[in-house]
Amino acid sequence: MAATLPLSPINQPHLCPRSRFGNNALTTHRFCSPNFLISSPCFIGLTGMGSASQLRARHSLISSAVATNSLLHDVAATVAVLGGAYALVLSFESLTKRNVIQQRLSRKLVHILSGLLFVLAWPIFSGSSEARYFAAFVPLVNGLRLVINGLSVSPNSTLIKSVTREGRPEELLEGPLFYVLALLMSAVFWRESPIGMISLAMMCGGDGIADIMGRKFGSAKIPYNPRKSWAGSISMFIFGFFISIGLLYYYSSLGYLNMNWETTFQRVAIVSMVATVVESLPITDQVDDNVSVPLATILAAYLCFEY
Ligand SMILES: Nc1ccn([C@@H]2O[C@H](COP(=O)(O)OP(=O)(O)OP(=O)(O)O)[C@@H](O)[C@H]2O)c(=O)n1
Ligand SMILES: C/C(=C\CO)CCC[C@H](C)CCC[C@H](C)CCCC(C)C
Repeated sequence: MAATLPLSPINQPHLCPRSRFGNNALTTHRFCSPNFLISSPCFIGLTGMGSASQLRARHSLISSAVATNSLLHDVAATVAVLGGAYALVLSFESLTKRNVIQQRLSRKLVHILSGLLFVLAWPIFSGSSEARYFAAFVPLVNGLRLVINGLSVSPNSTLIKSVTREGRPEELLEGPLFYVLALLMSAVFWRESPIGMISLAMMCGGDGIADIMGRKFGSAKIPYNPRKSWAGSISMFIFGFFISIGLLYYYSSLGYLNMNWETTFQRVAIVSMVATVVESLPITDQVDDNVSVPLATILAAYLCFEY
């Protein structure tokens, strides 16, 4: 597929046929690349650019230049985000080691910030259709890092200090590993769909805040699950909802999404409620929250925004 130039979508948008999300809940903007413009018949007619074979030669030259440009752009973006991930974990390990924050709070803040910073970083990747796979490479590498350290004899103490509950290496193969797999899955939905970003908003923002608020203010427990509280669940709904709306607005303002805001608020509220109810269920011993919350959110968001 011919790559498109990694141009800012703001000055290149043009409406495309109805998006696959059907009911105008959103219309995805496509971005014309110069590649597209020079091969259009009107451009050829206007400029009299020579014979068809000359034009084809020129077109393939420009296409390969555009593809190379996008490749270099995405490699640089991948390296930058990988560096950001490493720096984030290292920073919280330092804060924990110096007893600035407790290990449990460090884990929760890494849980909240990693995913949200990851989804906010997606616009630095190119406009090519392969860009999402470069972005997905970041959680993939971090997942391999978790597996290697979770299985290894001499695990990386930095990672363990900042992302485990009790400092056991095998903990890396539980919540944290499921977490990065959820990030990888969300990256595949990418910037043109609300589904992946809402999933991260609920898992990182909503579930993360639920833990902090629930531990602090969670005296009134949920009847069907005494390990969870009304304060935690209400916090998850509220923060998950507003972080989701914030991400949808962010990607709309950058031209990647064109949401029908009359219906989007209700749809996001429904999805947030579904995610919050699933998180409150007494199933944590069977299914990690980092599996149940993103999967429930993706299913609910697909149903709400698809039909
Ligand atoms: N709806 C919620 C969610 C969490 N909590 C509080 O936060 C703690 C941890 O919540 P949980 O989501 O189970 O976090 P874990 O996944 O166990 O913690 P971690 O992410 O560190 O693995 C719970 O024991 C509870 O005190 C709460 O009160 N209400
Ligand atoms: C403690 C965690 C989950 C348990 O509920 C989070 C683990 C986080 C990983 C160790 C690191 C993940 C990094 C992201 C894939 C990329 C973040 C990039 C961003 C720019 C910082």
